[in-house]
Amino acid sequence: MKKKLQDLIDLLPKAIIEGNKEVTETIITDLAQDSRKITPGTLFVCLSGAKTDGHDYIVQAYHQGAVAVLVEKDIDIIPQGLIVIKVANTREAMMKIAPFFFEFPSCKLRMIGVTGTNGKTTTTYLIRSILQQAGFQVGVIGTIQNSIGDKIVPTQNTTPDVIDLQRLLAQMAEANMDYVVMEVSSHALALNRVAGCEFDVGIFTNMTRDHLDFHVTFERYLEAKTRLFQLLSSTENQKKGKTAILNTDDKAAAFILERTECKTITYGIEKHADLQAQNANIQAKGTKIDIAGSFGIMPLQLKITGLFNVYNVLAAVGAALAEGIDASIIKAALEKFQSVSGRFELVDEGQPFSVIVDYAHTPDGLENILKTAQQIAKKRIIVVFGCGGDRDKTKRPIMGRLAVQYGNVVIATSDNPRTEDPETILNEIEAGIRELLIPGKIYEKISDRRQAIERALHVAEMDDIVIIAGKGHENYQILKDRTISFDDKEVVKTIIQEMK
Ligand SMILES: CC(=O)N[C@H]1[C@@H](OP(=O)(O)OP(=O)(O)OC[C@H]2O[C@@H](n3ccc(=O)[nH]c3=O)[C@H](O)[C@@H]2O)O[C@H](CO)[C@@H](O)[C@@H]1O[C@H](C)C(=O)N[C@@H](C)C(=O)N[C@H](CCC(=O)O)C(=O)O
Ligand SMILES: Nc1ncnc2c1ncn2[C@@H]1O[C@H](COP(=O)(O)OP(=O)(O)OP(=O)(O)O)[C@@H](O)[C@H]1O
Ligand SMILES: N[C@H](CCC[C@H](N)C(=O)O)C(=O)O
Ligand SMILES: [Mg+2]
Repeated sequence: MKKKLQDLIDLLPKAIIEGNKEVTETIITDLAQDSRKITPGTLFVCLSGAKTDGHDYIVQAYHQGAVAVLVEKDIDIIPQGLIVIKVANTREAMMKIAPFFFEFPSCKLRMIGVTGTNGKTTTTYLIRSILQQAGFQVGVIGTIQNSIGDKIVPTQNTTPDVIDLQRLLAQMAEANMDYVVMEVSSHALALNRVAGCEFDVGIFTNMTRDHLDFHVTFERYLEAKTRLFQLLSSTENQKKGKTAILNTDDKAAAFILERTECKTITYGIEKHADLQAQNANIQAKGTKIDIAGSFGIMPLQLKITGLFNVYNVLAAVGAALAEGIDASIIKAALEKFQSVSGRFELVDEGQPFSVIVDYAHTPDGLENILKTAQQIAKKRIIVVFGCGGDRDKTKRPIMGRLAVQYGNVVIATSDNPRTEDPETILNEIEAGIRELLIPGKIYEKISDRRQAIERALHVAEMDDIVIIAGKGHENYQILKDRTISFDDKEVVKTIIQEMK
């Protein structure tokens, strides 16, 4: 991709040019907001971040080949030959130039965005499997990784920031993807990372407590999630046939519905909805349900389990119907669907008890998987879990209470402590555990996650279920001063082999 710098500046009417003013002949070959990702010919966008300031990296960017920088602050010393473009707000300027630079890739793709506290990753994978079954090429953007057909593109955030997102979408369009199924996190909506994305379908999964460290209040968290549906129905989004798919069993859906002006498909289990699951039968190795909709009744024998996954399946069916996919194709894809890495994933090394690794890192996620475990349990439930550091602290005691409410044995341990003291996090979890710790329940606190898992596996007896929650697919653990390799599933496998 190449653009004349002048064409980018023309999008920013109040921009002031400083330093080298020979803009007319300058060609920009890439955009970056991270000095570490600069290649010769790049326009470097300086963002004032929460941790550091992009303006501090101008010299580094220049040495790596940046030909121009976009700033919102005064620059004392301008490296020779560097073009400096000053605007009032670099983030807003970036939102205008990135979609233009990458030639509005979202307009060349059918875009399905999924937002909600839980279930985004699972829902995107379900939708991908249906679209692929229907013969489409599909790109996925989300927590575990991004993918362009079979090609894997590693990711840092669930939803990448504006420039990386537009570049990725352009690569997907270039690779002839028909669809992009994308997780849209509340951070992304609040920070407008999806500026310039024109969605065809927006999905709301659910809304429970999380990320209050970032959004501060539940209302602001809800407003962020609602933004996806405002973007979807906005007149600036010129796509035809846009649909919002909403879980109306969730209270927040009414708020979103009021602010959505396109076609909607509602789904749920409890309340009457356009798509309604009935007769759910939760089994250890799958779920049987009937889905009632405009097509009549679709009986499904799924390989994934848990009532929470029934919601994810309903959301995926809604998206597929909105895109005109035949009910028989939807059924075939869903019945084949195996699992998502680290989502209620069974680890079977031939041991006489079940081990499930799951990414539940919110109170609602934890309660859902523990309820599911209770529905399929023959004997005890052993829970190993922790809470991430530098993240919403209010969820810690709540998750402690839930673990001891549903679990027979609770082993509290570290998740990703990040910059926090692991013991402090554990004490906050323990406050909740102590509230419901009745005789007969066993509680231990082991901050080393490997030792905690080892303990759980040694305590487990025939037909018990061991749930290891919080880190799912993650293959690392973020400690104060370093990130180490750590994969719950691999750790389980190694320990069970050692035990044999
Ligand atoms: C709170 C938040 O979202 N922060 C994001 C934000 O960081 P920031 O504003 O603190 O940026 P900063 O680190 O201060 O840096 C400022 C600027 O200097 C630049 N820089 C920095 C260092 C350097 O050497 N050179 C350089 O140019 C940075 O690229 C940036 O442009 O901008 C960064 C660059 O785009 C993001 O990577 C970073 O996400 C961090 C890693 C993060 O952990 N975010 C989480 C909370 C998040 O976004 N999570 C959601 C999922 C949540 C969920 O639903 O589960 C997600 O979408 O991933
Ligand atoms: N529909 C749902 N409702 C409630 N809990 C769910 C639902 N789907 C999944 N979960 C729980 O939440 C965990 C995370 O699921 P998933 O990765 O699909 O959600 P996510 O929204 O992508 O999460 P993240 O915000 O971390 O990316 C699962 O491991 C499971 O414990
Ligand atoms: N996307 C979520 C993931 C949390 C996963 C958990 N393992 C943790 O580190 O807290 C976040 O960044 O808050
Ligand atoms: Mg996700």
